[in-house]
Amino acid sequence: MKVRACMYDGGKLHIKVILGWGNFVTGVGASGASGQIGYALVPMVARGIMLGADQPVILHMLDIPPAAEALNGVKMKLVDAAFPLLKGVVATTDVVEACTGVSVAVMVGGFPRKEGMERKDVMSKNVSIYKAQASALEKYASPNCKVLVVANPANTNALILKEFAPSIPEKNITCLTRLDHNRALGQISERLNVQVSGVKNVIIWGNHSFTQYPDVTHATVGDKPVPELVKDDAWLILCLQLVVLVELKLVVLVFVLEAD
Ligand SMILES: NC(=O)c1ccc[n+]([C@@H]2O[C@H](COP(=O)([O-])OP(=O)(O)OC[C@H]3O[C@@H](n4cnc5c(N)ncnc54)[C@H](O)[C@@H]3O)[C@@H](O)[C@H]2O)c1
Ligand SMILES: O=C(O)C[C@H](O)C(=O)O
Repeated sequence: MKVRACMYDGGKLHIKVILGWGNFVTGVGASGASGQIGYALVPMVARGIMLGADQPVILHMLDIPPAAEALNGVKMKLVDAAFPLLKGVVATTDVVEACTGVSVAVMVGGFPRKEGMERKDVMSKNVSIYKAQASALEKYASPNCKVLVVANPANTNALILKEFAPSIPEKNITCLTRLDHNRALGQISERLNVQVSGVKNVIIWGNHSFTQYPDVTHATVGDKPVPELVKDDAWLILCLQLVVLVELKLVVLVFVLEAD
């Protein structure tokens, strides 16, 4: 329980008490909600994993008309699950309806890259989507809306969003760019048979694209350097190149690693 506001008024003390921030229902917008990530994400939001176990939410799910039926299916699943924190579900293909009143927006909707494409190759398609969605957030979302961009190229889309939703504070807009770091941690933890949480100081230089350079020079497990523990420069090079080459989905390296 928290005291949110306190006011003295001619002998009476008015105290506004809230339980966490759970007295207020937060509108959470999720674009691309019937896609692979969206379908996994919305139940997590409804369960309180994103905003906390005392935060009721109304989910506003947006997708495009060809996905309307699938989106409605996602809504039915959410209703079936009877999440106690879920106070309402809007499933819509109308960007204005999706953005109206939301205080958190998770932007997953977009054109995913196909085999052989780089993330910048989907930029032209996703730029126009992001302009339209940013304008709707600018006009209809809560003025202090927090925005998380997932759709690629995530950092460029976040920049577009910032440009086209100028009244949303810049510090409220961010994007997911940790994936390559986590990927490298995962490869090293598998190789050394240690917990991911034990792998420290891996660095990813560059962008979430073909320009990235995973660097384990300073990486450690316990107090030991990773290169010393792996004792196999060829594996390190291949493994880290694999992280980079996921960019181009050149999975042929998987076979090289398995054959090694
Ligand atoms: N930043 C990261 O770490 C990261 C990680 C994985 C995937 N991604 C990106 O996330 C995005 C989604 O990936 P996915 O695997 O769920 O793809 P997906 O194709 O399964 O889902 C995308 C969804 O977006 C919808 N969509 C397309 N245009 C839309 C629009 N204008 N408005 C609203 N919805 C729209 C599609 O109908 C679909 O339901 C892709 O751009 C992918 O590259 C980012
Ligand atoms: O490959 C993609 O474009 C999706 C995501 O960014 C990834 O790296 O898996």
